[in-house]
Amino acid sequence: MEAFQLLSKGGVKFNRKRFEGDVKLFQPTKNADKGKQPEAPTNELPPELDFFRYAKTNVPAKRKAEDKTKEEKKKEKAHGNDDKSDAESSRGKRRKIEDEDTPEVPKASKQRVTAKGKDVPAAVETFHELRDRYECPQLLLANLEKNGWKTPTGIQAYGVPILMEKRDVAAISPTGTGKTLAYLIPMISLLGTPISQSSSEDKGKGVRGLVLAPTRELAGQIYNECLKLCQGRKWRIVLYSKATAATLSNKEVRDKTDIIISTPMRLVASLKESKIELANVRHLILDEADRMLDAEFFPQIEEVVESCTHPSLQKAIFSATLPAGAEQVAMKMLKNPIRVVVGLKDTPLPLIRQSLVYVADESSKLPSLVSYLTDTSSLPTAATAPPRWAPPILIFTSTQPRATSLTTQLILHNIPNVDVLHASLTNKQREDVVHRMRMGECWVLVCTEVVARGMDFKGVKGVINYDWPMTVQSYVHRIGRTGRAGNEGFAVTYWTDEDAPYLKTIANVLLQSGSPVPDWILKLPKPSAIRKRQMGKVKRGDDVDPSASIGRKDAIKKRDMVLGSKRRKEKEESGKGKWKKPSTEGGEGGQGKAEWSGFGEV
Ligand SMILES: Nc1ncnc2c1ncn2[C@@H]1O[C@H](COP(=O)(O)OP(=O)(O)OP(=O)(O)O)[C@@H](O)[C@H]1O
Repeated sequence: MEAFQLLSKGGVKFNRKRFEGDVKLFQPTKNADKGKQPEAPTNELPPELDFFRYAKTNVPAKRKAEDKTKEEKKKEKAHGNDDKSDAESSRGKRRKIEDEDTPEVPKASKQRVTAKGKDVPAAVETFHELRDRYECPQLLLANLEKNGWKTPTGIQAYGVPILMEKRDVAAISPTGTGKTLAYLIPMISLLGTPISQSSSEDKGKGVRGLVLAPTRELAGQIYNECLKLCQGRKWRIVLYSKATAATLSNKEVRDKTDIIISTPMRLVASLKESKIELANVRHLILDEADRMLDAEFFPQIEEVVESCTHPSLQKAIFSATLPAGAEQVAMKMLKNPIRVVVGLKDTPLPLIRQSLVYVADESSKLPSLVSYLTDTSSLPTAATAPPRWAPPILIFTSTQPRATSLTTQLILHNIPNVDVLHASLTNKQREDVVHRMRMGECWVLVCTEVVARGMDFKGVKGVINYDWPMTVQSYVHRIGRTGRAGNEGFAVTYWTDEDAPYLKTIANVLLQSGSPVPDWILKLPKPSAIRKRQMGKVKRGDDVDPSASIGRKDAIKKRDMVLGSKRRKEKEESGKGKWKKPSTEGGEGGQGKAEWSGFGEV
């Protein structure tokens, strides 16, 4: 009960002084909304969608950001890219922008967006411009409005026109800035009419739009967004799974399918069995592109791309992070692409208050976490310390056993509504957890990297990195589960002595996105490239509480011996005379492993 009262207090502690200007922006709606759940944005989105307003009020972050932009510009020049058609100049050339300060519309020029490539189309400032410029279906625009998506975010303002003009695109925009709609709106718009309601020959037969995402959960989420946009027409949109793949093995059914949303693995399995053709695909989207182009997924992506043989195939890649290597691969895959970057590459939004917390060693992590989650003191904390937590939060661990073990420990410590999500759970279990999270029934979700990318659980107040992330990209995506769609959030990262060599790497991310970092960390030397590759590879036990495993081995041994002797006795009593291999006494395998009774008959 006490824990319930503690947690139901809610509310992230927010540094009002630091964000004074922004607090004022929120004040009119704040009182009216007191005590209510955060709602979907109503209409005026500028304060929420001007993602870089914090950068403007936070001087060090701004300075850093500007320096970085200059650096990026220099780098691009050095690479011989003298194409001057960035978004700003192209807007000037192709369209006149009104200068009045219209508060209901985020001025694209206020956002740090760069778009490089030949003939970059002008950005839009409202979704309605899409109707005037590209004859975007009225129903689609109505569905945007109905779902509370009233003003395009930066990536939507720039990305949608590019895709509407049938150009390939590489889009990099921070987590939670609406990349999903940025590719779904043009895809649905360009597909025009559902194939089942169309008589025109040029639509061909079979799936025309394909979205690939790295996890089942993310594919499911994209599918739901797609359904929202497609309301009111008979679109056939398929979330590719074992069951739907079986249905689509019927050619008649798949000929009438408009859009497929899938993980690469599932789709390639069907391609190999010739249970799907992709020759009619005209729009191919890779979400979480850097993950899709990594060593694990790349062979499958290649196979999918090779199967998409339609002459007017449009390809687009989206991600919040795109390291140089992945970008090179991506650019080779795209035809005459436009590269759009919102904000700074590989940098979280300043909306996320990040802190690094020293916990000395593995065995100190659990007590630190439990005391954080049960802390009731109202003492003010230092600027670099984590704020008071409020549910829901996500806690990332490095492995599945550690996620399970941490969940058990948190339950044992009476933390309420704890759930776990990792890839070894059954599909049903995974779906149930996602559902509980969406319904607000789960307050603390312990998870692995499977949740790190793309998942949009509304209102996540914060993220705790219980285990140090493997890469900067992983860090950016993990903490990006909070601070989405203009909301604030916090991110706490625990570090031990073993993580210390990589501290500077993550501290730089904090600095770049405006979170305070103690001076001494900034003075640390940069880890070498070889060292950096070792990041996150620290060996950690399966149990987050090593004391929990003391005596476990002995207990297992004793249990196995008892079970073995019980079984032997039962067999002797039944006296059937079956031959059996003597039990390997006390072996870890335990029940069933030592018994060969099935062969006794032979
Ligand atoms: N134009 C808009 N106005 C208001 N909210 C929006 C708008 N576009 C998207 N959103 C909301 O913003 C949230 C984040 O969107 P989305 O999941 O597409 O982000 P993302 O950039 O793909 O993030 P990630 O990099 O983590 O995958 C969603 O809840 C979505 O409904």
